[in-house]
Amino acid sequence: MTEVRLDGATVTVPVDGSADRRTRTILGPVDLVLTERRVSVVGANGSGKSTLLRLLNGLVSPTSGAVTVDGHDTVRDGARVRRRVAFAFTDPISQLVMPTGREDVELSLRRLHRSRSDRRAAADEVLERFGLTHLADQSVYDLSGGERQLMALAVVLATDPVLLVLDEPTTLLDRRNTLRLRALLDALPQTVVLATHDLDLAAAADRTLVVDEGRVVFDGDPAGGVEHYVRLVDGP
Ligand SMILES: Nc1ncnc2c1ncn2[C@@H]1O[C@H](COP(=O)(O)OP(=O)(O)OP(=O)(O)O)[C@@H](O)[C@H]1O
Repeated sequence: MTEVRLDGATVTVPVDGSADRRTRTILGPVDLVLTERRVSVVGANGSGKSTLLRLLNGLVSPTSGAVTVDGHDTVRDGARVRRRVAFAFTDPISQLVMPTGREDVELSLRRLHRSRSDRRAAADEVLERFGLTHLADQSVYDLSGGERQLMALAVVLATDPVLLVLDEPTTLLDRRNTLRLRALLDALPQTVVLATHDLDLAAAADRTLVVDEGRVVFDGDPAGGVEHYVRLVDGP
Protein backbone atom coordinates (compact mmCIF):
# COMPACT_ATOMS: atom_id res chain seq x y z
CA MET A 1 0.00 0.00 0.00
CA THR A 2 1.31 3.42 -0.98
CA GLU A 3 1.10 6.24 1.53
CA VAL A 4 1.07 9.87 0.49
CA ARG A 5 1.39 12.36 3.33
CA LEU A 6 1.03 16.13 3.27
CA ASP A 7 1.95 17.89 6.51
CA GLY A 8 0.97 21.54 6.52
CA ALA A 9 1.90 21.73 2.83
CA THR A 10 1.56 25.30 1.59
CA VAL A 11 2.45 26.80 -1.78
CA THR A 12 2.92 30.54 -2.14
CA VAL A 13 3.90 32.42 -5.30
CA PRO A 14 5.19 35.96 -5.81
CA VAL A 15 2.56 38.53 -6.72
CA ASP A 16 3.53 39.76 -10.19
CA GLY A 17 4.79 43.32 -10.29
CA SER A 18 4.64 43.90 -6.55
CA ALA A 19 7.57 46.09 -5.57
CA ASP A 20 7.59 44.85 -1.97
CA ARG A 21 7.89 41.14 -2.94
CA ARG A 22 4.42 40.26 -1.75
CA THR A 23 3.33 36.64 -2.05
CA ARG A 24 0.01 34.90 -2.51
CA THR A 25 -0.94 31.51 -1.10
CA ILE A 26 -2.33 29.34 -3.91
CA LEU A 27 -2.61 26.17 -1.83
CA GLY A 28 -2.80 25.16 1.77
CA PRO A 29 -1.98 24.52 4.39
CA VAL A 30 -3.02 20.97 3.51
CA ASP A 31 -2.80 18.06 5.95
CA LEU A 32 -3.64 14.69 4.43
CA VAL A 33 -2.72 11.04 4.57
CA LEU A 34 -3.79 9.19 1.42
CA THR A 35 -3.72 5.40 1.40
CA GLU A 36 -6.75 4.60 -0.77
CA ARG A 37 -6.27 2.97 -4.20
CA ARG A 38 -8.29 5.63 -6.02
CA VAL A 39 -8.46 9.26 -4.93
CA SER A 40 -10.24 11.91 -7.00
CA VAL A 41 -9.77 15.66 -6.68
CA VAL A 42 -12.47 18.04 -7.89
CA GLY A 43 -12.77 21.82 -7.82
CA ALA A 44 -13.40 24.85 -10.00
CA ASN A 45 -10.84 26.20 -12.50
CA GLY A 46 -7.98 27.80 -10.63
CA SER A 47 -8.95 26.25 -7.28
CA GLY A 48 -5.57 24.56 -6.80
CA LYS A 49 -6.05 20.98 -8.04
CA SER A 50 -3.01 20.89 -10.34
CA THR A 51 -0.86 22.50 -7.66
CA LEU A 52 -1.94 19.82 -5.19
CA LEU A 53 -1.18 17.07 -7.71
CA ARG A 54 2.19 18.55 -8.66
CA LEU A 55 3.24 18.46 -5.01
CA LEU A 56 2.97 14.66 -5.08
CA ASN A 57 5.91 14.07 -7.40
CA GLY A 58 7.95 17.16 -6.56
CA LEU A 59 7.06 19.10 -9.72
CA VAL A 60 6.06 21.80 -7.21
CA SER A 61 7.87 22.09 -3.87
CA PRO A 62 5.94 23.17 -0.78
CA THR A 63 6.94 26.66 0.36
CA SER A 64 6.36 25.39 3.89
CA GLY A 65 5.40 22.01 5.31
CA ALA A 66 6.35 18.68 3.75
CA VAL A 67 5.11 16.05 1.30
CA THR A 68 6.23 12.43 1.44
CA VAL A 69 5.50 9.33 -0.63
CA ASP A 70 6.12 6.10 1.27
CA GLY A 71 8.27 8.13 3.64
CA HIS A 72 10.39 9.74 0.91
CA ASP A 73 10.41 13.53 1.02
CA THR A 74 9.58 15.04 -2.38
CA VAL A 75 12.23 17.77 -1.95
CA ARG A 76 15.11 15.99 -0.16
CA ASP A 77 14.52 12.68 -1.96
CA GLY A 78 13.21 14.08 -5.24
CA ALA A 79 14.85 11.58 -7.60
CA ARG A 80 13.61 8.59 -5.57
CA VAL A 81 10.09 10.03 -5.43
CA ARG A 82 9.99 10.63 -9.18
CA ARG A 83 11.00 7.02 -9.83
CA ARG A 84 7.97 5.92 -7.79
CA VAL A 85 5.45 8.50 -8.91
CA ALA A 86 4.34 8.87 -12.52
CA PHE A 87 2.67 12.10 -13.54
CA ALA A 88 0.48 12.40 -16.64
CA PHE A 89 -0.40 15.87 -17.88
CA THR A 90 -3.75 16.87 -19.38
CA ASP A 91 -2.15 17.49 -22.76
CA PRO A 92 -0.30 14.32 -23.79
CA ILE A 93 1.81 16.13 -26.35
CA SER A 94 3.74 17.75 -23.49
CA GLN A 95 4.56 14.20 -22.33
CA LEU A 96 5.52 12.65 -25.65
CA VAL A 97 8.96 13.97 -26.46
CA MET A 98 10.10 11.45 -29.08
CA PRO A 99 8.88 11.14 -32.69
CA THR A 100 7.03 7.84 -32.10
CA GLY A 101 5.33 6.13 -29.18
CA ARG A 102 7.73 3.19 -29.31
CA GLU A 103 10.76 5.47 -28.94
CA ASP A 104 9.06 7.28 -26.08
CA VAL A 105 8.32 4.04 -24.22
CA GLU A 106 11.94 2.92 -24.82
CA LEU A 107 13.17 6.25 -23.46
CA SER A 108 11.21 5.78 -20.28
CA LEU A 109 12.64 2.25 -19.92
CA ARG A 110 16.29 3.34 -20.30
CA ARG A 111 16.96 3.17 -16.56
CA LEU A 112 15.43 -0.30 -16.13
CA HIS A 113 16.95 -1.91 -19.24
CA ARG A 114 20.47 -0.93 -20.24
CA SER A 115 20.69 -3.10 -23.35
CA ARG A 116 18.91 -1.90 -26.48
CA SER A 117 17.43 -5.31 -27.29
CA ASP A 118 16.04 -5.75 -23.75
CA ARG A 119 14.58 -2.28 -23.95
CA ARG A 120 12.94 -3.02 -27.27
CA ALA A 121 11.44 -6.28 -25.98
CA ALA A 122 10.15 -4.57 -22.82
CA ALA A 123 8.66 -1.72 -24.92
CA ASP A 124 6.89 -4.27 -27.16
CA GLU A 125 5.39 -5.86 -24.07
CA VAL A 126 4.15 -2.49 -22.72
CA LEU A 127 2.65 -1.46 -26.07
CA GLU A 128 0.92 -4.82 -26.37
CA ARG A 129 -0.47 -4.54 -22.82
CA PHE A 130 -2.09 -1.20 -23.70
CA GLY A 131 -3.35 -2.37 -27.11
CA LEU A 132 -1.10 0.18 -28.85
CA THR A 133 1.17 -2.05 -30.93
CA HIS A 134 -0.41 -0.93 -34.22
CA LEU A 135 0.26 2.74 -33.37
CA ALA A 136 3.77 2.30 -32.00
CA ASP A 137 5.67 3.53 -35.06
CA GLN A 138 3.30 6.29 -36.13
CA SER A 139 4.36 9.89 -35.55
CA VAL A 140 2.87 11.03 -32.24
CA TYR A 141 1.56 14.10 -34.11
CA ASP A 142 -0.53 11.83 -36.36
CA LEU A 143 -2.26 10.08 -33.47
CA SER A 144 -5.76 11.18 -32.52
CA GLY A 145 -6.20 13.00 -29.19
CA GLY A 146 -7.48 9.83 -27.53
CA GLU A 147 -4.73 7.61 -28.96
CA ARG A 148 -2.14 10.13 -27.83
CA GLN A 149 -3.58 10.17 -24.33
CA LEU A 150 -3.37 6.38 -24.08
CA MET A 151 0.17 6.40 -25.53
CA ALA A 152 1.24 8.99 -22.92
CA LEU A 153 -0.19 6.78 -20.20
CA ALA A 154 1.68 3.75 -21.56
CA VAL A 155 4.88 5.83 -21.47
CA VAL A 156 4.51 6.86 -17.83
CA LEU A 157 3.32 3.39 -16.73
CA ALA A 158 6.12 1.53 -18.52
CA THR A 159 8.37 1.76 -15.45
CA ASP A 160 5.73 0.35 -13.08
CA PRO A 161 5.46 3.31 -10.71
CA VAL A 162 3.71 2.77 -7.36
CA LEU A 163 1.62 5.91 -7.73
CA LEU A 164 0.03 7.38 -10.83
CA VAL A 165 -1.00 11.04 -10.73
CA LEU A 166 -3.34 12.14 -13.52
CA ASP A 167 -4.24 15.75 -14.20
CA GLU A 168 -7.61 15.81 -15.97
CA PRO A 169 -7.02 12.64 -18.00
CA THR A 170 -10.34 12.63 -19.88
CA THR A 171 -10.55 16.28 -20.95
CA LEU A 172 -9.54 15.53 -24.55
CA LEU A 173 -11.30 12.18 -24.84
CA ASP A 174 -14.61 11.25 -26.46
CA ARG A 175 -17.00 8.94 -24.61
CA ARG A 176 -15.57 5.76 -26.10
CA ASN A 177 -12.01 6.62 -25.12
CA THR A 178 -13.17 7.91 -21.72
CA LEU A 179 -14.71 4.50 -21.06
CA ARG A 180 -11.55 2.80 -22.37
CA LEU A 181 -9.43 4.90 -20.03
CA ARG A 182 -11.72 4.12 -17.11
CA ALA A 183 -11.45 0.38 -17.81
CA LEU A 184 -7.68 0.73 -18.02
CA LEU A 185 -7.56 2.59 -14.70
CA ASP A 186 -9.83 0.01 -13.04
CA ALA A 187 -7.41 -2.74 -14.04
CA LEU A 188 -4.28 -0.95 -12.81
CA PRO A 189 -2.75 -2.28 -9.62
CA GLN A 190 -1.19 1.13 -8.84
CA THR A 191 -2.55 3.79 -6.52
CA VAL A 192 -4.12 6.55 -8.63
CA VAL A 193 -4.72 10.17 -7.65
CA LEU A 194 -6.55 12.13 -10.33
CA ALA A 195 -7.97 15.61 -10.78
CA THR A 196 -11.01 15.76 -12.99
CA HIS A 197 -14.01 17.80 -14.10
CA ASP A 198 -15.69 14.51 -15.09
CA LEU A 199 -17.96 13.92 -12.10
CA ASP A 200 -18.70 10.29 -13.08
CA LEU A 201 -15.00 9.56 -13.04
CA ALA A 202 -14.64 11.43 -9.73
CA ALA A 203 -17.47 9.42 -8.21
CA ALA A 204 -15.81 6.12 -9.17
CA ALA A 205 -12.96 6.73 -6.68
CA ASP A 206 -12.61 5.42 -3.11
CA ARG A 207 -12.10 8.89 -1.67
CA THR A 208 -12.74 12.40 -2.99
CA LEU A 209 -11.18 15.74 -2.11
CA VAL A 210 -12.91 18.98 -3.02
CA VAL A 211 -10.55 21.94 -3.42
CA ASP A 212 -11.78 25.51 -3.26
CA GLU A 213 -9.58 28.62 -3.27
CA GLY A 214 -6.53 26.59 -2.34
CA ARG A 215 -8.10 24.71 0.58
CA VAL A 216 -9.41 21.16 0.87
CA VAL A 217 -13.00 21.90 1.85
CA PHE A 218 -14.31 18.32 1.65
CA ASP A 219 -12.55 15.03 2.22
CA GLY A 220 -14.60 11.87 2.22
CA ASP A 221 -16.84 9.57 0.25
CA PRO A 222 -17.05 10.28 -3.51
CA ALA A 223 -20.85 10.69 -3.65
CA GLY A 224 -20.68 13.24 -0.83
CA GLY A 225 -17.71 14.96 -2.49
CA VAL A 226 -19.47 15.35 -5.82
CA GLU A 227 -22.59 16.65 -4.06
CA HIS A 228 -20.50 19.12 -2.06
CA TYR A 229 -18.78 20.36 -5.22
CA VAL A 230 -22.06 20.76 -7.14
CA ARG A 231 -23.56 22.72 -4.22
CA LEU A 232 -20.44 24.89 -4.10
CA VAL A 233 -20.77 25.76 -7.81
CA ASP A 234 -24.55 25.97 -8.09
CA GLY A 235 -25.11 27.64 -4.72
CA PRO A 236 -27.47 26.36 -1.99
N1 LIG B 1 3.72 29.17 -10.69
C1 LIG B 1 2.65 29.94 -10.46
N2 LIG B 1 2.79 31.27 -10.32
C2 LIG B 1 1.71 32.06 -10.08
N3 LIG B 1 0.46 31.59 -9.95
C3 LIG B 1 0.27 30.28 -10.09
C4 LIG B 1 1.35 29.38 -10.35
N4 LIG B 1 0.85 28.12 -10.43
C5 LIG B 1 -0.49 28.24 -10.24
N5 LIG B 1 -0.83 29.54 -10.03
C6 LIG B 1 -2.19 30.04 -9.74
O1 LIG B 1 -2.69 29.27 -8.67
C7 LIG B 1 -4.09 29.02 -8.84
C8 LIG B 1 -4.36 27.52 -8.82
O2 LIG B 1 -3.86 26.97 -10.03
P1 LIG B 1 -4.04 25.43 -10.39
O3 LIG B 1 -3.42 25.22 -11.74
O4 LIG B 1 -3.56 24.60 -9.27
O5 LIG B 1 -5.64 25.30 -10.50
P2 LIG B 1 -6.55 24.13 -11.03
O6 LIG B 1 -7.59 23.88 -9.96
O7 LIG B 1 -5.75 22.97 -11.45
O8 LIG B 1 -7.26 24.81 -12.28
P3 LIG B 1 -7.84 24.19 -13.69
O9 LIG B 1 -9.06 23.39 -13.36
O10 LIG B 1 -8.16 25.45 -14.44
O11 LIG B 1 -6.74 23.40 -14.32
C9 LIG B 1 -4.49 29.73 -10.12
O12 LIG B 1 -5.00 30.99 -9.78
C10 LIG B 1 -3.17 29.86 -10.88
O13 LIG B 1 -3.18 30.97 -11.72
